[in-house]
Formats: sequence, C-alpha cells, structure tokens
Amino acid sequence: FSFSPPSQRTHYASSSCLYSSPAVKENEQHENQQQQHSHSLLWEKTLEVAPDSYVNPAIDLAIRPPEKGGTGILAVDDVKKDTIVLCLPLEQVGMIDAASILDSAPEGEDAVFDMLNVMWNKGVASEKNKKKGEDTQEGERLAVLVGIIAHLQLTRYKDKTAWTATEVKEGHALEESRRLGLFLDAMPLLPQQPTPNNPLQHPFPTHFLYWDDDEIEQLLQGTMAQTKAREVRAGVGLVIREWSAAFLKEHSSMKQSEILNAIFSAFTAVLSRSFGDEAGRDLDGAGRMLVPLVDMLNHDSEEPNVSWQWHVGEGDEEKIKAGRGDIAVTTLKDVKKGEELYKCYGWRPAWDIASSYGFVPRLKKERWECSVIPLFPAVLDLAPDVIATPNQISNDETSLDLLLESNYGVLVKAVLAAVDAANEIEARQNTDSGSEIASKVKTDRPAQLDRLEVMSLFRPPPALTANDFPFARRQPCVVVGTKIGASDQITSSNQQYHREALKKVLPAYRAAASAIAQLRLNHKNGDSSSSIQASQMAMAAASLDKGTDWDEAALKLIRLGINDRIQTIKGDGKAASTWLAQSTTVRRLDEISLQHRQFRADMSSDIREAELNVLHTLYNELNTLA
Ligand SMILES: C[S@@+](CC[C@H](N)C(=O)[O-])C[C@H]1O[C@@H](n2cnc3c(N)ncnc32)[C@H](O)[C@@H]1O
Repeated sequence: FSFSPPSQRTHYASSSCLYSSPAVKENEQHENQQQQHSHSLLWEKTLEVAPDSYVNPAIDLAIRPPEKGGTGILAVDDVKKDTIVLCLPLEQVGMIDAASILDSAPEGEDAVFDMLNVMWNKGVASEKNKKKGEDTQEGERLAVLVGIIAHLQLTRYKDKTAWTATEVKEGHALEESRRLGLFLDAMPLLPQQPTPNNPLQHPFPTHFLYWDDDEIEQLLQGTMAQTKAREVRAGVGLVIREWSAAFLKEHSSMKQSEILNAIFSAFTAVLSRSFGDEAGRDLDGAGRMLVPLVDMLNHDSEEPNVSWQWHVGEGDEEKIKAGRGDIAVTTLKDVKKGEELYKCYGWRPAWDIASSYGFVPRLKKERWECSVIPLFPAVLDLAPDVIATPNQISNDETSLDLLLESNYGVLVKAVLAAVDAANEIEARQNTDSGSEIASKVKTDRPAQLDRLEVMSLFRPPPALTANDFPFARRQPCVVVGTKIGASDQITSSNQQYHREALKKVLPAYRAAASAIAQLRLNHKNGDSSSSIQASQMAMAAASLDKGTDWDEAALKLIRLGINDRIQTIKGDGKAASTWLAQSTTVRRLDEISLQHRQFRADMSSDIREAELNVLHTLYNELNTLA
C-alpha cells in the first residue's frame, strides 16, 4: 500500500468511508476532504495535547486508499522486537469511557445523559448482585457508551455546521463534544439526509447493521453469523425504541432519520473500535473504552507483530484502577521498514469478527475457528418406530418434537450440569494420571473454547409437520472449535486439536442421548408431560450409568448434527450468486450499491467457508474415532 511522509501525505479515506467507492462525485468532494483529514489531524493533535505521550520515530500513521482498508500504522524504519512503539497516557489523550463522562454530567441538565445514567446504574447494580453463572451486563454497558457517542456526535455536528445557539445547547454535551471533537470526527457518522444528487451512503457498508434484512436472511442463512447479526440488530432496535424520547428532546431540531443514523454509526464505532478495560477499573473489566491512535491498529490473529498493555511502574496499580495508566504498544517480533503493525483483536472465529468489525480475516496458514452442532438434530429421524407405528408417525413426531421444545430450558440446564459432572470426573482422573498432551492442548486452546457453551439457533419447521409448526423453533447447539488450516493438510498436532474438541463436547451429547431416550420412553408410556431427570442425564454424560453405552448414541448424535449443519449452510451456497444476479436484473442498483452487495456476498462466502471447514474437519475426525 502507498504511504507518504506526513508533510506531503495524500489523504485518502477515514474509516468513515473505508469501503466507499474511490470514484467520488465532484459535489461530494469537499465534504470528503474534510473527512479525509480526520485521522491525521487526530494523530497530530492527540500527540500535541498529550505531552507525556511517546511515539517511536520508526512508526507513523498510514492512510491508504479505501480499497486497501483505510488507516493503519506503519513501520517507517526497522524496529527490534520488544520495543515500545507507542505509549499514551490515558488521562491526556481524550479516551472515552462511559463512567467518566456520565460521572461529570450534571443531573437534570440533559435528558440523554440522565437516561443513560439510569441505564448505567441499573447495569452496575445488577452486576454487583449477579449470581454465579449469570450473564454479564456487558451488552447494556456497551450500549450506554454507544448512546454517549451518538449524543456527542449529534451535538458536534450541530456545533460544527453552525446551527443557531438555541439549537446547540450549552452544557456538558457541548463541552465534551468540543473536547473530544477530533476523535469523534474520525469515527463513522452520517447525519445528512439523502437527496437525489447526494444519495445516503452507508458509513460502514460491510457491517451487519447496514445490511438489508433480506441480505441477512439470504446470504447468511444457517450460519452463526445470521444468529449473531439478528441479535445485534434486534438489540439496536430495542435501545432505539427506549432512547427515542430523550434523543428527540435533546435534538428536536434534527430529523428522526439523522438521529437514527447517528445511533447506528455509533454502534459500529463502538463495536469495531472499543477495548475491554483490562485494568478491571470498571467492574470485572467488562466496561469498554475508546482510545485514539491505538484504535488505528488493524487486526491479524495469525501473525500479530505488536500487542498493547497497561504500562505502569511498580506500585501504580491504583493509577490503573482510576483510569490513569498509560497504554503501551510493544513489538512482538522484529518489524521491517514498510511493514504494517498488526495486533490481534483476540481469538475470534470468522462470524464473530465479522459481526463486530465488519470484515472477515483471510486465512493464511491456520487458525482457531468454531461452529455449532445441534444437540438434538433431526430427532425425528433417529428411530420413529420406537415411538409409533408407521401410520402414526407424523402425529407422534410432532408431539415428540413438541416435548423437546417445551423442555428446552430443562434440557439445556441438564446438559450443562451433565457436562460439569463429566468434567469433574475427568479433572480428577487427569490429576491422578497427569496427561501431558491433554494439558498442552488445554493451554493452547483459546479460553472461549475451554468452556462448553450451549447456544440457540433458529431452525425452520420440519417439512412433514409444517402445518403444526408454522413458526421457527429454537434449536440448542453446542459450540465446538478447533484449529483449521488454510489447505486441506491436517497436521498431527491439528488432529490432536480436533480430537480434543470432540472429546470436550462428548459429555453434552451423552446427556442429550439420555434425554432423548427418556423422552421417548415417557412418550411410549403415554406420559408426555414428564420432564427429563437431570440426575439421570448427568450420570449418562459421565458414563456412571454403566448399564448403557451412551457413547455410541452420542457419536451418532454428533454425526447427525454435523451433517445437519453442513446441509443447512451448504444448502444456500447458491444464494449469493442468485442474489447478486438479481441486483442488476430486478433491482437495477447503482454502481456503489452493487459494489456494496459484492462486498457482502464475498463476506458471506468467507463466513460459510470457515464454518464448513470446521464441520468437515470434525466429521473426518469423528470417522477415525469411530
Ligand atoms: C480498530 S479499527 C482499525 C483502524 C481502521 N482501519 C481505520 O481505518 O480506522 C478496526 C477496523 O479496521 C478494519 N480492519 C482491521 N483489521 C482489518 C483487516 N485485517 N482486514 C480488513 N479490515 C480490517 C475494519 O474495518 C475494522 O472494523
């Protein structure tokens, strides 16, 4: 990519038009030029106002043409391993976190801050009273940060575009939006109304929040990305409803669509640029914050060459807790002149990176990926004769399926309890025998995959019973991850990872097999209302129930489940091309919209491919196990 020194740098695009067409119309050029300077301005100004900041002379900001991925940080000279290349004192650089901005907001002055304060305090209170195993309130606190950004950006927009004094109210929002102005400018925002000459363009067209509903449904059909995208979009819908009164009050002179745009783009900014607060300052480290400059580092999970950490002297823990530490970026290896600096945003599978960051990392050699396998796949195919005579099958299938459906909560809890029991036994056995290989895999595996997670996907109603089930139902799935390679080559260490991944989820399938057996039995005995006995499932999962060989049933369930997933994800493999073809024939879209569609179609293929890769890999391994 091109890089020119600061004095004569060509300013291309900020993240706000990362993916938009390089062919800018003339009447948009002035506006874009303003945006084009935003990252460099921010870079220079941040360092100027933060006298204790440090930038190694061997690095500089790289602003590249939009098609090359926007801003990044470049080594302009060789840098040795373990060198600090950037160190920023949080106190001086204008970082944004919810707590500090809300703490200084005077009560009763501003309806948006008041509302966000209530939401924040509710989150904090429930976090404190949280029982073990309950979900954290991270989503809500992330939303509060979004609300703050949207509010400050709208205020900044009015302030910058010279609205009248009555429309730009003096107060905390105006002060903060001026203090953080350049940082806010470097985030995506699109408050203007579309006009025939200036169509509304998405500030971040690859982000799921900007896909159309039919794109989510058609292109992502069956993938985990679809579930995640639906969740994020539903969450945004909920907060918008909750926030609309306060936002309309504070920004009464703005159009509703402008407020909506600001909230949407603030969501993409927070999802794609915020950090977890590792200092634990904000209750268990669940709070998020935005830090300028450090947020210009792009992602590489396979070969990151830098990492960031809190930088404090001995005895400075109190400083970190109060959000006054330095954030330091250090090289992990020797970096050559001209190379870009990449950090790893954390181990996250393709669908997850896509839903936060709006891109799918390309696989260069091997990486951790995950997919889900249904716990109760195609239950009805298992052995219908056990529950009914052939001519009763369709009715009885329906009722057995209903039984699974109505026992959903109990089932999932029982499966998790069963897995805990099995893990305890395994842990005891491991301490006795001290398995070296197992412990190597344990330390290498990303923490997310070391715990078993059950999540819900939606599945369409079965064909036979569509009339009885005109609604999509939840399907409990187990998250399974393994290391996959860019090629088909399976190294022996990879094989070990696949095997461990299957071993990890086996207890869940033992429990599921036991549950299905119990439900069938109840059903056969005419007792369709009894719930499943968790204790029995736990015994089956841990193979304490010596009388039954649940392993065979469990392996069969996994195999069926993997097949089920492969068919669902593959089933719509043609969707992207059909859908793209419609763009020109049916929809007659303009060039930019077509380009965005192409981005989305490509992303969806990458997401599908990553999930299918995991599933095929595990299926092959299952065959060697059996
Ligand atoms: C924290 S920002 C990094 C700076 C960003 N490039 C910018 O222009 O401001 C994260 C965003 O950068 C882009 N990004 C980061 N790593 C990337 C990669 N490996 N490939 C493509 N885009 C990437 C994505 O748009 C992502 O949402």
